Amino acid sequence: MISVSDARAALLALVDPLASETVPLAQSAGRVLADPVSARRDQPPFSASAMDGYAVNATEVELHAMFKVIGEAAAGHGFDGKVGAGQAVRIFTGAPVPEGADFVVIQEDVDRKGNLITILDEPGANSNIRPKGGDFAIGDTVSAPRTLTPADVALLASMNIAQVPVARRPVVAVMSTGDELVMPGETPGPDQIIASNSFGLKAMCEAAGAEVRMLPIAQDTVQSLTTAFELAKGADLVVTIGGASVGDHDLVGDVAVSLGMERSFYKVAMRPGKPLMAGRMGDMAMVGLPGNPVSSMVCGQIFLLPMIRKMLGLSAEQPPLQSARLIAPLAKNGPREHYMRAQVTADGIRAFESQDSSLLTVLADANALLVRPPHDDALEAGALVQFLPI
Ligand SMILES: Nc1nc2c(c(=O)[nH]1)N[C@H]1C(S)=C(S)[C@@H](COP(=O)(O)OP(=O)(O)OC[C@H]3O[C@@H](n4cnc5c(N)ncnc54)[C@H](O)[C@@H]3O)O[C@H]1N2
Ligand code: MOO
Repeated sequence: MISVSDARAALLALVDPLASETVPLAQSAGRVLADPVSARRDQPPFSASAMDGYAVNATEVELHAMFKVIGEAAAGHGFDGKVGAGQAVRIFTGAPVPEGADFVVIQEDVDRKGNLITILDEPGANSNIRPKGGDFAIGDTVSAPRTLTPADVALLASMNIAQVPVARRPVVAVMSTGDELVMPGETPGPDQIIASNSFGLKAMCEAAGAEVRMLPIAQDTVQSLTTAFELAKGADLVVTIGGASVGDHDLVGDVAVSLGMERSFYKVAMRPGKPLMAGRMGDMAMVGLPGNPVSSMVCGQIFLLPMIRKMLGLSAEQPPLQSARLIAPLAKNGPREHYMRAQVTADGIRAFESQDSSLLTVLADANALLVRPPHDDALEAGALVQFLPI
């Protein structure tokens, strides 16, 4: 059995960053920017008014000063002429500030009679002008890699980037295995249950930026597993669920090896998740997850997500663990690193009473995995422990 950190390193060695592709801006949200992109223009491209009011020369601005309005500048329609002494141009938010003006008196501070305005309120020191290039200048870059947020997409649009270079989404083929499984919506036989792990893992991998192909459920036979592996071809990563342990019907490892899988490791000193296996199958990485629902989801979190991040060109480092104080004591830990389902609140952290790896209700209520090192001593309430938010 290898340690969790050795397993993670071995898994990361099975995948490489993928090539990039170009997508239309409108489809770029959530994708990983593959290369830095540079602004194609200044924003604003001209000195622009930040307010509705009157553009004048700043040296003439004082209480009771009067100006003659000689024209209008609106957003999209600037004023062609020049603002001279004693003159003002009616201006609206977003309009280019005309030549000769360097101050906008907001209209609330002005009394207008015909073409004459008088400043009646103290206009203050703010010129109400956004300088050319004040947001960004031509050539300014958005750094990569980064997962594009809605704000990033707006910024790229403003920079006039219509096509965006992004990392190709890793294709993950997910295969549930086991004669006991049927799909949600089907009618299970008396000895059957509903496949759940594949759906949880699909959601998890997609949220991390992967494209998931759900394979048909494979029966516990060499023939059925072989067919399912055939269907996985072309994926970057094939993930099997179940059939990983030592029972007579746990055939996944043997079938994968017979199909050419070069095994990287089998079994990790981790709870849940001990019977994890991994290797390479031709162009694909292969990860065999244990079937217990919580085991497969915890392994997905700890192992699949870093692999997906590496393929996307992102940092595959596990985010640093956080610390919290125990609300209730914990018994001594065994020889495996334990990822206990737990709930963190303002009062501290509490591990759930039952840590059975079949309990999806407990996982759904958890917002943290409390991480305990192998052989950790029993801990009193108040002890500081580490956790991973989920
Ligand atoms: N003698 C031993 N028995 C077991 C050991 C061991 O070391 N010695 N390890 C246990 C541990 S730990 C785990 S974890 C499980 C993992 O076994 P498998 O990967 O072979 O998983 P299965 O036996 O196929 O399934 C276990 C459990 O999970 C259910 N399952 C499987 N796939 C799905 C799915 N897609 N959706 C929902 N539920 C699923 C399955 O019905 C079983 O109940 O082995 C222990 N045994
Ligand atoms: O390691 Mo198993 O994954 O405890 O349930």
